[in-house]
Amino acid sequence: MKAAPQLARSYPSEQNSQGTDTYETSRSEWQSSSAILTSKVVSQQQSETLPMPPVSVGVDHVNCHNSTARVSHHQKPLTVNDLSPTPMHGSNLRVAYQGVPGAYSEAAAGKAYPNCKAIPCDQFEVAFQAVECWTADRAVLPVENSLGGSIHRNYDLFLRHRLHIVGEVHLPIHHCLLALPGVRKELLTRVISHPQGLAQCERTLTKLGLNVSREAVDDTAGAAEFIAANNLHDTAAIASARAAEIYGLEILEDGIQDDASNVTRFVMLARDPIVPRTDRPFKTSIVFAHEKGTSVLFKVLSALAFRDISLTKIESRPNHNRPIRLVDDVNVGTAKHFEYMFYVDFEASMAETRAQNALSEVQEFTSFLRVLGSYPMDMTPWSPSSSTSHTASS
Ligand SMILES: O=C(O)C(=O)Cc1ccccc1
Repeated sequence: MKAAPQLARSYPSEQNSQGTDTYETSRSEWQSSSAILTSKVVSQQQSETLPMPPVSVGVDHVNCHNSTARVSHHQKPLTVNDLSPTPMHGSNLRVAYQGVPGAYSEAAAGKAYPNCKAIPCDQFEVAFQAVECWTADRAVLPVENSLGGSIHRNYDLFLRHRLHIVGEVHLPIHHCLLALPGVRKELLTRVISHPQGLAQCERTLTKLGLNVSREAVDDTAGAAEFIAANNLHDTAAIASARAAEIYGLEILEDGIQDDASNVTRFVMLARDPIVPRTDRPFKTSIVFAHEKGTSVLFKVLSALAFRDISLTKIESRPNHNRPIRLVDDVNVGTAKHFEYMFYVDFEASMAETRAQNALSEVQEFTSFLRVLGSYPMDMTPWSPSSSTSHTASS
């Protein structure tokens, strides 16, 4: 028998380094604060605290320290080359997200941290690295959508990095069809968006009678920016009304998601876990693998069910360390088993004995177990995206 895991003890007894991880829901105070940070500004900031030569920066950064600056659409998202450790100035949290201003992830960052400075990154990998090297304090990551389902490749990122989930936020998604001013729907040959944007509007696009190809790009607002930057008259983007405003596009159709109650769940990640509590609803996310054995998944889920712990989500992903297990049987041949990582979210805090006991038991059946985070559940009142005549369900 393996030693009981000391999962609860791995949490710090104090607040995390910024002491700011209380999940807030007030939206009104939040403003996007992502204008251009030039290499000169980066150098100045570094020379204020670091006795080393300024790090050279190849492209424009986004200003994550100037809360009064307006959004510029010439700014470039952070790339992997821009990741140099920068000191924290001021009390505002710097939140990295994938995409450009106007992306839903930026809105999620603002909902989760009303006073934050949102930092656009060109890839999720960069957003994670930005937190790891202190260029940002949090990363925000979409993991699932009520219509489009799980964003699978984002699950794989959890294991490639050592960040902790410190919160979740549910964001109603209201998609618009955007094009250059004066473009008529009938002339469109192409619609571009994030794969989730395309998936969430698939039926409505058909219903609108558009004769268009669908093309996936990295983020919804990036699609809008691309159309504006390249003056594309035959292409429309599926993105937010805010993206239309930022990139000077027109809204051809408003509310084109296939169902009005279209919601995306985002998680927030930090370098340190938060202290789990019991005075409000908490969720815990774990990931585990098992080598072989009978009914392992059933046993794991029973360990939760017997303690009245509700499961809110289960996802399986290929186990990249060992994608396939071959079992030779001299008489019959070779069985090929695909190996999985299971991601499970359940409604309990790691501060609760029942959750600690459940995970002690889970460790008995699994070859690998990691707690990704124990964090407050998003309990904000339900406010779905407003319905329009174009939603397929109407
Ligand atoms: O591309 C974006 O704007 C994102 O933040 C990802 C996304 C795409 C579609 C719905 C929700 C989130």
